[in-house]
Amino acid sequence: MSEQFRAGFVTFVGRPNVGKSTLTNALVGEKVAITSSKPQTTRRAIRGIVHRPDGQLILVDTPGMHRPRTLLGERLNDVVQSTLADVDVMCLCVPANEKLGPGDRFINEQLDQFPKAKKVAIVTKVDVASKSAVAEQLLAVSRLREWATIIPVSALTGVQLDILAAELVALLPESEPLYPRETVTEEDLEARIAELIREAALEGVSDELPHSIAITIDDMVDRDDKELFEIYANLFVERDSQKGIIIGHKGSRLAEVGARARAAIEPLVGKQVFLSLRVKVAKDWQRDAKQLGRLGF
Ligand SMILES: Nc1nc2c(ncn2[C@@H]2O[C@H](COP(=O)(O)OP(=O)(O)OP(=O)(O)O)[C@@H](O)[C@H]2O)c(=O)[nH]1
Repeated sequence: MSEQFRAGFVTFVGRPNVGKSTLTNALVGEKVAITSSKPQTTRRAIRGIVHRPDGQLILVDTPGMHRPRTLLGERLNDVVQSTLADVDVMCLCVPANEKLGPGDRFINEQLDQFPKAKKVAIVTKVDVASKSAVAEQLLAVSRLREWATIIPVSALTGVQLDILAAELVALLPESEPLYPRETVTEEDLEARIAELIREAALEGVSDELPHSIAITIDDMVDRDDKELFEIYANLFVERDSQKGIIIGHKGSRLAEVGARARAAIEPLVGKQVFLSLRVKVAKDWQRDAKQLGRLGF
């Protein structure tokens, strides 16, 4: 009776403050939810991956969708369209303790633009509403459209989270796991980011300085106050001449390296990346044991 494994992309939409982030974190079970491999498909912000025996939920971000005010009167732009075009399940989150309003209806209507995605309604924060208020909200939500399912949850107390995950998996297509199973630690993330910066730096010049580059990360800051992930990194070369190659005419090449590295790192951390990249010369670092230690080898 081996059930088929299912995997796919799920997104939570809804007004600000309805509990999307809290729900994501509660489902994923880790604050920083990151994957260790590059997404195979389009670049999109992955908020986290829920690994279950029966399937894999890849929670993706929905740029713009949760800011109805900036979108009112406009159509969703092309970027948002293409980001969301192949999402398998879209979940509209509405809190149990607030009446449905124009913001909720607006976002609900946006979902019409994605006819292929299955639509799920999630009534959040049931811990702060009475049973009858929850029932009333479920009824109100059911009138918005034909939902694949409607599920009341509390991310705070964990009520119904397992049922939500199971129901979402059931709505996904049969598929092999799309991402490796392992959970990713901060150290793994740092190593992965250093590697991506190295790849970006070597692109186009790998013949000239194949093994002469080392990357160290001084600091990584996941800003709570901004949608920004800050990375402070050093790029070590062995000789002054190599420093020139990396930096390029008036810094043009270094700017390209930074842009390439950021583009590669952003899907990994699911946020916009600020990258400070300082080029330094560590003379003959490959031959110097003390230097090697400092460079993390
Ligand atoms: N009581 C209760 N509070 C919750 C629950 N989920 C989220 N909250 C609270 O609701 C507030 C908003 O939660 P977020 O997860 O940041 O909401 P969001 O929808 O991601 O908000 P934006 O990032 O602004 O779009 C926070 O203060 C949470 O602690 C819940 O299940 N129960």
